[in-house]
This record gives sequence, C-alpha cells and structure tokens, in this order.
Amino acid sequence: MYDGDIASVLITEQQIKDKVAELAKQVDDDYQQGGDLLLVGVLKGAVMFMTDFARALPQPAQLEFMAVSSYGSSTSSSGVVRILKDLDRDIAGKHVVIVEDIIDSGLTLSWLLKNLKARNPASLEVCTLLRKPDAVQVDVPVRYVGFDIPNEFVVGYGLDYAERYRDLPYIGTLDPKVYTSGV
Ligand SMILES: O=P(O)(O)OC[C@H]1O[C@H](OP(=O)(O)OP(=O)(O)O)[C@H](O)[C@@H]1O
Ligand code: HPA
Ligand SMILES: [Mg+2]
Repeated sequence: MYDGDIASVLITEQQIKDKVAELAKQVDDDYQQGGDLLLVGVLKGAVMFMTDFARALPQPAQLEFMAVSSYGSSTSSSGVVRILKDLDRDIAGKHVVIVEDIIDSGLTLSWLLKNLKARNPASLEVCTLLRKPDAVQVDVPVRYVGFDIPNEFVVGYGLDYAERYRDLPYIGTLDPKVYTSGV
C-alpha cells in the first residue's frame, strides 16, 4: 500500500496497540469520579486513536467529536483554526478528556482548550498519541502523551497528507518527494 511513499516506519502497529492500552489504564486509574467520562475526539486525525482508546478503556465513556482544521492540505499549521463540526451536546459539569492524534505546533489544541474551558466542564484534560516537542510554538498542558517524536511530518493511523495515508495501521515518515512533487 502506498508503495515508495513511506520513507520509514516510526511506530509499528504493535507499539501503538501497547501504548493505547497503557494510556487507557492511566486514564482509568486517574478517573474514579463515578459517572461516565466524556471523550472528545478531534476529527479527522484522532478517529483511529479515539476508537481504539475507547475500547481499551476499562470504564464507560461517551464519545463526542469535533472537527477543526488548521492544516488544510499543507504540512504546516496556518494557526487559524476553524470549527467544521461542533459538539452535539453541552459539556457543562462533565469530566472531559480531549483525544488528539498529534500535538505539533500546539496551536490547534491551545485554541480548543480555551474554547472548551469556556463551556464549564467539571474537568478538562488532554490525551494525545503523539507530540513533537521540538515543534511546539505554544505550551499546552497535556496530561497524557503516548510518544514524543522528532520534528518530521508523519502519516498513518489517522494522520494524513492531503487526505491520504490515514488508513495505514502504523505511523511512518513521508518521503519528501511526495510533497515536493506538486502532485
Ligand atoms: O499542533 P498543531 O500544529 O495545531 O497540529 C495538530 C493538529 O493538526 C492536525 O489536524 P488537521 O488540521 O490536519 O485536520 P485533520 O485531523 O482532519 O487532518 C492534527 O490532527 C491535529 O489536530
Ligand atoms: O506530522 C503531521 N502529520 C500529519 N498531520 C499533522 N498535523 C500536524 N502535524 C502533522
Ligand atoms: Mg490533517
């Protein structure tokens, strides 16, 4: 699949699976509040992580999705965040965990945290599978991080380049020829 486009496999399918289980256990240990947790997945990138994470979580959780976009079809964030789909429900008084695939510049999450905080949840934390520490432009408080990765553009397991590669079961680096060829 996608022959020649992937320069290297950064995180294997098994490594993702193990990490998802580990993160789910950590979250479960920390939330003994009684009452369902509310997971807010950020579309589309977080969709694979969100569904695996929810199934690995030993306690009940309700799933909500938001779609925001800052990247479009480019490999760097514009910093301008647009809501493409808002939550369907009020989150006031709920224990909310934002589920993200990646924190790159941090701009998306920084904006999202501000936006959700204003809706008065009982608590608000972030669980991200990936983070690029060297790319962060704004510091965001993140309680749960799967992997810190190098500052390279990655695809797979929900992450796209121009809407492709989300369906790869692992995370890999993209061969620069893919985004320099102008296709
Ligand atoms: O930390 P940042 O630099 O803001 O980048 C992280 C965000 O960018 C990506 O979303 P994108 O806008 O590409 O939408 P998508 O999830 O639909 O691909 C990714 O899924 C994160 O939500
Ligand atoms: O490295 C990345 N890959 C795909 N989408 C992204 N959105 C932010 N960073 C990335
Ligand atoms: Mg994207």
